[in-house]
Amino acid sequence: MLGVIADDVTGASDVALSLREGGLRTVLYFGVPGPDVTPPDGCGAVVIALKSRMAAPERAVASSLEALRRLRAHGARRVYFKFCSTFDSTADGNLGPVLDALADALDVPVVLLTPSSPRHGRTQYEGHLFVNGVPLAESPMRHHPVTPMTDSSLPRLLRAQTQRPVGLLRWDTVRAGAAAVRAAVDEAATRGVRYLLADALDDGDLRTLGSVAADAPLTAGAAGLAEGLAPAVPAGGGAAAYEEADPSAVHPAAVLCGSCSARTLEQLDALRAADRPTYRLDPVAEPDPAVLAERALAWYDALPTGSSRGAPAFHSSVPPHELRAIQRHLGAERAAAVLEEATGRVAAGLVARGVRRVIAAGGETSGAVVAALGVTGALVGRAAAPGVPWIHPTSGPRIALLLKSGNFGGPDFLATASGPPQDPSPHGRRQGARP
Ligand SMILES: Nc1ncnc2c1ncn2[C@@H]1O[C@H](COP(=O)(O)OP(=O)(O)OP(=O)(O)O)[C@@H](O)[C@H]1O
Ligand SMILES: O=C(O)[C@@H](O)C(=O)CO
Repeated sequence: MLGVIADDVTGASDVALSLREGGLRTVLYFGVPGPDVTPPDGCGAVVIALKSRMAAPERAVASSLEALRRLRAHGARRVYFKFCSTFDSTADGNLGPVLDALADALDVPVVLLTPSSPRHGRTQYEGHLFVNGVPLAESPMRHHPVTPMTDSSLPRLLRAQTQRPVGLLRWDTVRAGAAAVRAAVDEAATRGVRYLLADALDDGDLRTLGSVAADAPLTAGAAGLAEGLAPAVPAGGGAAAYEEADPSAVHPAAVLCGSCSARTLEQLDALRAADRPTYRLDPVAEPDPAVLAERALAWYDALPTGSSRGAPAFHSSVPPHELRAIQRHLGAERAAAVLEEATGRVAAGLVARGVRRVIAAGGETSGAVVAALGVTGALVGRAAAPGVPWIHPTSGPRIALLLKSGNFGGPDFLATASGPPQDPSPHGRRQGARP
């Protein structure tokens, strides 16, 4: 069995979809499951979603090691550490500290890793990360609220976070095939290189890397390398579709956005253009998360009966200049904490009012939503967009969930995923609610 530790919730659903599509029966846990929780029979992959990306490094390390112990107890002999395809982290961590801890615990001499995920437009070449062909530091990621990425060189980014030697596996070696990659990994081990960042431009490169990493106790990267690894994992019940009713037929729906990524802002614009009811969560106007959430829910309760404007959206997403002003006012951490708590409370309030399809945008935001809803485990359903599967909780409320990475989905994604237009009135809500 392949055990996966994901550093955020949307990343976990992204990698779970890749593994499912790679032919592995995959189960997803939010947080480290208790010792009494056993993965279903025939499971080829277990994904544990942590909320460690933005945590203090020591907390990120502790939760990753706890997840590792649980995966090992379930018989995982191969472990994959899933981080963001845009390498979201700061010079203080958490990628370096978590990788160090996992590699030390598993006593791994060389870890092969790459954020390359061509299906999401991420490629690594000469150690530089490109987002849709643009260097990372020139992409919208340079404006990220918590982990602004202002360097595109992966060796430099990783060296700032670890004392262990970092090496580069160049694309011509990857293209030369598995034997050349194996030789390069062996050679890196003799030179004492701990982390080998592998260039990869397409799925073929990732399959080559996956075939070499198949027996390694630890590999790391985004969803791309996990998918390259999946065919090389012998366990699992083969291609295992989770049969599901059409989640877009589940009503009523609501959208919760905390991502400030360029793509999410575009998706919100599309919701406004479609005249969907939208509510802004403003932490400066009201920094008490409980009051902020109460007001948002009062707005929802007051939506006019008989309106056919469709599912409402709650958001704190703002463009970079507004974000900077808010962060100057409240501090970046406090603003994020207020908004995450408020968004979680809104999610719980909506579900208590009968909402049965919840669409969340942003990894931290989605983490707050699943925690507030008490969802601890889930099956991975069909893809709503590349990297964004429908999630069917096996604990907590009976709802269909979409946890969208900030940058994922086309411009109409939120409108489509929360459509078709529905009656958001209390009357419509009662009619649509499932028991
Ligand atoms: N208006 C705002 N002011 C300050 N912080 C905000 C604001 N809106 C959102 N945030 C915070 O910014 C962070 C956005 O991170 P989140 O992981 O949710 O989105 P993302 O990074 O775009 O998504 P992903 O990690 O899936 O790529 C959250 O912590 C959120 O609370
Ligand atoms: O790799 C990605 O870009 C996503 O799965 C992610 O981690 C978003 O938070």
